Amino acid sequence: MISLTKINKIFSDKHQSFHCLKDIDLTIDKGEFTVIAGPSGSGKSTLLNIIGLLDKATSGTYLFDDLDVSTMTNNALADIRREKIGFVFQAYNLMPVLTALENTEMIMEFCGLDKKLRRQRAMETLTSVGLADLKDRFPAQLSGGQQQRVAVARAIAAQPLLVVADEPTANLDSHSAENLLNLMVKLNHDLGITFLFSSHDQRVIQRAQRVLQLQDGQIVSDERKDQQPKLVAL
Ligand SMILES: Nc1ncnc2c1ncn2[C@@H]1O[C@H](COP(=O)(O)OP(=O)(O)OP(=O)(O)O)[C@@H](O)[C@H]1O
Repeated sequence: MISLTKINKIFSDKHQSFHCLKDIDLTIDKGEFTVIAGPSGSGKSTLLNIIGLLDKATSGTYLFDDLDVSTMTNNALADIRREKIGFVFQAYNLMPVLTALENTEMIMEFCGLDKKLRRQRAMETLTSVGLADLKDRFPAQLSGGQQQRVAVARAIAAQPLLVVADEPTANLDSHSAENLLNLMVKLNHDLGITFLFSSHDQRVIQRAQRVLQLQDGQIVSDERKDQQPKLVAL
């Protein structure tokens, strides 16, 4: 589903340039549950941004869902992003003036889904993340873990092919982090959604099916565990 060939990313301005990603070759199949680990500054977010079509590589080829996205216009990329990719960021980026339910509906509205179907899907998704009772609360009335779950509900409600999450557990206590991981493992298992995370968090790394280690912009190890991603009893 994802195929990167000789992907390079160079950040440059008038004064200097920095070679951030170096000849990355990587394929990820549909339904994989993968974590990109590595020290701060190794290029994890940059690689996620390229894979999530939020940024473009300086050189190399990227096939996403059999389409060559390396040569597409920004508008065409935005369409693919909206229809096929869900995002969960560290700062949850919820709209403060919208309720949990309305935040969950938001992406589907961009996708042009019928209002009734949108509402029904949003309710089902909020229920699956355990927030049905809190659907009418605004983000400021929710805890960090609950906001994070709304962000996940929003990312998955449109049933994307891929969910990209940058350090999804960074601001969560242990219980909320385990809950969130259980939820993602379940969605991966039940709906076959492909998950790709960046994380330093051992709790996340231990649950993944595949762990890529990035160092100085290069993949230095690619470990596939002979297991399904794990659900942990709480
Ligand atoms: N827009 C930019 N312009 C210049 N340099 C950048 C830019 N974005 C990232 N970098 C540099 O690229 C390198 C990799 O950054 P990136 O954010 O991908 O690392 P990371 O592995 O995600 O780090 P962290 O774990 O701290 O979030 C860093 O040295 C960073 O300073």
